[in-house]
Amino acid sequence: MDKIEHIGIAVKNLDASNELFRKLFGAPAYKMEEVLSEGVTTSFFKSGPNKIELLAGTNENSPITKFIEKKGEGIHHIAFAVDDIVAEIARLKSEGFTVLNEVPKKGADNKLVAFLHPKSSNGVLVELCQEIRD
Ligand SMILES: CC[C@@H](C(=O)O)C(=O)SCCNC(=O)CCNC(=O)[C@H](O)C(C)(C)COP(=O)(O)OP(=O)(O)OC[C@H]1O[C@@H](n2cnc3c(N)ncnc32)[C@H](O)[C@@H]1OP(=O)(O)O
Ligand SMILES: [Co+2]
Repeated sequence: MDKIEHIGIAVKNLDASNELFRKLFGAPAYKMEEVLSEGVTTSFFKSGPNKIELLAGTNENSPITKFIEKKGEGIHHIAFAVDDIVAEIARLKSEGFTVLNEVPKKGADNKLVAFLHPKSSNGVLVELCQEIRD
């Protein structure tokens, strides 16, 4: 696993949080994207070399809606950049982690993504991200 690719933060109201984080970072979101398969709308901010992903749920079954119901707003996941997501999924499975989707799926910002169940990683939802190459 390489560097942290982004930190995902669950929010109730994306417009209100976009404004809050604009004030925090002194610059607006550089991108917004809906990911239908995850039931989320997202926005992305830069903080120096780091990337913050805000996520709001778009339906009641969305992982974000369910997370906020249980735990409230806040840090939802940490995403790590990987070179070869298929190899990394196999490696982490063999190390005993529970991989939530063994077939990588399309995430936001031109990435293939996979998740590890937080119960297998000390309560932290881990996302693996591989840049989609043309
Ligand atoms: C925008 C696309 C992409 C990107 O490109 O960056 C994204 O980031 S998408 C982000 C949203 N998508 C996901 O989170 C997909 C992976 N998540 C899941 O599959 C599920 O959320 C889950 C982790 C399997 C939990 O689902 P489920 O079991 O249906 O929900 P429960 O509410 O019953 O939770 C069970 C258990 O797990 C705890 N939990 C849930 N989410 C988290 C979390 N983010 N961090 C830590 N713990 C989490 C939850 O509190 C429950 O615990 P207990 O109450 O102790 O049982
Ligand atoms: Co993410």
